[in-house]
Order: sequence, then C-alpha cells, then structure tokens
Amino acid sequence: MSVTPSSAETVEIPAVVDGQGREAARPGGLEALAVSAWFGDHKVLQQVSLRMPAGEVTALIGPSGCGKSTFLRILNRMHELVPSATLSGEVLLDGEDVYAPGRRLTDARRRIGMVFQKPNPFPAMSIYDNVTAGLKLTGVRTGRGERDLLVEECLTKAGLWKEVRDRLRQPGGALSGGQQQRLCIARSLAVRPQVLLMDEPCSALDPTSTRRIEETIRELADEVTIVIVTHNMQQAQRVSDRCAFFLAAQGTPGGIVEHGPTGAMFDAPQDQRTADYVNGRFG
Ligand SMILES: Nc1ncnc2c1ncn2[C@@H]1O[C@H](COP(=O)(O)OP(=O)(O)OP(=O)(O)O)[C@@H](O)[C@H]1O
Repeated sequence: MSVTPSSAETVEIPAVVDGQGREAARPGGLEALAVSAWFGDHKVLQQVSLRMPAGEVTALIGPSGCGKSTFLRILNRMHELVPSATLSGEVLLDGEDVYAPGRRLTDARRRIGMVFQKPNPFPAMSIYDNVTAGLKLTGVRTGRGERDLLVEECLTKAGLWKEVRDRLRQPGGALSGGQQQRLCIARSLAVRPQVLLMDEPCSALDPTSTRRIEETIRELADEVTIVIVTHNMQQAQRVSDRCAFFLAAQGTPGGIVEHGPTGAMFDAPQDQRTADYVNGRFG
C-alpha cells in the first residue's frame, strides 16, 4: 500500500498542546504492552512491556537468542514479514496502537525507521539518491530545491555531510563501512521518523567509526526517540539513557528481567542476573 503524497507530506510534527495551551508530552514516545511473539509454534517472547520515552535512547541488552531483535522488529511491524511469525500485545506510538486495524503498515514503518547491523545502502545508487530513496518508496513528491536541502540536512545530522558534499553523485557503495552506516542513518532520517530503531548498528564497524556513530546517536536523540540493540556494554553506557535487560532461560521465551535508567542498571542493578550480565559474568 502506498502513502499518498498529501498524507505523507505532513511530516512536521507540531508541538502537542494540552487544553490549557501548555506544551504536553513530546511526540515520539513508544510503549510495548504485554508483547509476546512466536515463530510457528516456537514462543520467543513472553509478555514484554517497556516504555521507551520520547527524546531518549533506550538500549536493549542481553545474551544472544533472548529475543532483542525480534522485539525491535515488532516495534515497526517488520516481524510480520516472516511468514510463520505471529504476536500478541500492543505497541503504542504516542498512545496509538501501530497494529490497530486500519493503521497502514507503511505509516508505521515511516514513523518508526530502522538501521540494521550491516550497512545496506543501495550500492550502485548515488549518495544523493540513497538519501532520498525512502521518499520515493513512501510516495512523497518533492521539488529539486527541497530535495537538495533535505539531503544536506540529513547528511549533516548523520555526521556525513562534510565528508561527502563534494561527491554526492558517487555511488553509495564506494564509501567506507562506517560512512555507509551513516548514509543509512541519513536515508532513515529523510522520511522524518519519530523513532529510529538500531539493531547492533556498530557491530560491523571499526572502533573509530563506532565512536562516530555513537556521537551521531547522541546528537539525534534530541529529536528522534532511539531504541538500540547492543552487545557492547560500554556502548550501552555511552549512548543510552535507559536500558532493558532481556533474558531467556533454557527452553523458555525471552522476557525483560529489569529495566531502568542506564546508570542504575550498571551501578546498582536490582536483580543478580542483571549484575552478572553487565559485569560480563555470562552472555
Ligand atoms: N526468522 C526466524 N525464524 C524462526 N526463528 C527465529 C527467526 N528469527 C529469530 N528466531 C528465533 O527467535 C529467538 C530470538 O531471536 P532474536 O534474533 O530475536 O534474539 P536476539 O536476542 O536478538 O539474538 P542476537 O543477540 O544473537 O541477535 C531465537 O530462538 C531465534 O532462533
């Protein structure tokens, strides 16, 4: 289903004002309520509830296979791309269920963008066209001047503009891995998402590129709600405001053991399993 230009162009989200004219909660808050997930009859998530506040970075941490990526993909309706995949529960974006009947799939995916583990720009497409690729897919029509401004804005926000402004017509595939990942971030930003999901975005990158992406994440957090899966505990501490620790005991579906402000999760975890995990005693 395509988004009509008229609906997709209303991408600027005005400040929410309550009945007394005061500015209300920031838009972009995401909340999962009692989310369970299955692949066929294999249940992989059990009743996961988590608030991911607007304007903050939430890190999902936990050992391999406990359902972090599945949970992330449920947040923007990518889970349903797997034929055998099912789920129950609710995902609320600004209080509205993204799975509600009548809600368009493309609307959820535009408002909740995703950056993957391996940078996936269109390799033969120019840097410029990579950034604007999402606009075409969502049916947004813009003029050339508007597109030029958008490309500069998104590449600047992704921390890539200065490195590529003189070679916007070169292919995206010619960039380094770290630059390609920042190009993918710029591409995600072009459709003005309220939330950006990042699934181990630095795991394929060298330490310098990783730090550059981490800076970008912190800079973006002011305007986009970010949810990031990471196996790197130092990274979780550097970039996130809040953490959720996922765990799946042998043969059981994954769930959240503990969540809260990142400082507290690392310095004073409530659950011994969290303490053991964040201190590298397992996982
Ligand atoms: N497409 C799929 N089909 C069937 N089972 C799947 C699929 N994707 C994931 N799973 C299963 O769901 C469970 C959770 O996997 P998931 O990738 O969400 O965990 P994770 O915590 O993100 O792991 P990792 O940290 O290794 O990426 C695992 O048992 C996995 O084998």
